[in-house]
Amino acid sequence: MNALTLTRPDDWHLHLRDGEAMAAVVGASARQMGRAIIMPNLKPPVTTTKQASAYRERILAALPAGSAFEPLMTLYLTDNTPAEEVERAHASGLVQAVKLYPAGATTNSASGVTDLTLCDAAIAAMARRGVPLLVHGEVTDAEIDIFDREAVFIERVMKPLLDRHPDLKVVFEHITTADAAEFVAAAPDNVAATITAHHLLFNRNHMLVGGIRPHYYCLPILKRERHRQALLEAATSGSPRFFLGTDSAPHAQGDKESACGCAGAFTAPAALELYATAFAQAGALERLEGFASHFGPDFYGLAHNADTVTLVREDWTLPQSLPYADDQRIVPLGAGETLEWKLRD
Ligand SMILES: NC(=O)N[C@@H](CC(=O)O)C(=O)O
Ligand SMILES: [Zn+2]
Ligand SMILES: [Zn+2]
Repeated sequence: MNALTLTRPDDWHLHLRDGEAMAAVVGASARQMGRAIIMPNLKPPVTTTKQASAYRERILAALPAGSAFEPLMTLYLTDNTPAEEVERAHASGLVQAVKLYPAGATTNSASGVTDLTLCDAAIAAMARRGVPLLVHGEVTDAEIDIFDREAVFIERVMKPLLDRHPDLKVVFEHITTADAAEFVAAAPDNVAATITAHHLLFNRNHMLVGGIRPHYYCLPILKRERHRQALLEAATSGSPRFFLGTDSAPHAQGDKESACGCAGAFTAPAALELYATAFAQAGALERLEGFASHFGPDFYGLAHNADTVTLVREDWTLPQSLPYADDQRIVPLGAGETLEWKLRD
């Protein structure tokens, strides 16, 4: 196969940041994706419908001329999110979901939830209105090894949450383990998961063998090869419970290449090409369209995009870096590497 045309995909998990940084990266996603679920972990976090609506306006204003890219907004859940805020968000039509960051789990999660039972009223409102809860699924307890934090989260948080709210729509975001893939596959159909391209392509050796490679450092952290294999199997299985979410998470080059480097992989410039590489590896390119373009909108109850994109088999090399905010540079994941699939402009 030398060309693959598919319904335009959407990105169900994307960090755009704000201000100059957002203006530097939004075009990369808008070029590939029809819509994206925009993560609310700004400083300060997007906790109200009013803030989400203002953030959406800033994104729309930063889009390249003529772009039809549609930002789908989210609220950042805190210990104090009132049920009324969920009602307001739902009624606005602009906010599609609410995001759970366990406090301290990842970038800008300090205002996150310390105890999920404090959020029961807000979550009950979400279940009532069919608003999905998007979950960064890692425990933060100091005694839990970083490689075990997702698996432990399933037992300690995810299962009790679904026991309390069996009808809640839940997206287990950026899953990284066989445990999470098995959990989602066996759960009722109000539970789904996003999978990043980097977790489909790389294991922890890519990050740590032959030198420490900070651009592969993201959360949840890359796992063993057997977990990567399980994720690839889930993504290419044809199950509508697994869909595309890049978790493209821009950080300036200097903040990644540092003694205490930030977590996050910037994959937006080659998102679809990276997914195509993974699906081609698994001999499942014909399953890419469902994963990238159909199963996400189906879960969210939205229409599929009306236009298409075409990937062609053509070698191209990812740039070493790209311009970012404040005259800084940003390094895309796979910088300097040659990819076999290219999105046709
Ligand atoms: N994935 C990451 O490593 N980082 C994300 C936050 C997140 O999605 O956990 C970020 O905002 O930088
Ligand atoms: Zn996360
Ligand atoms: Zn993320």
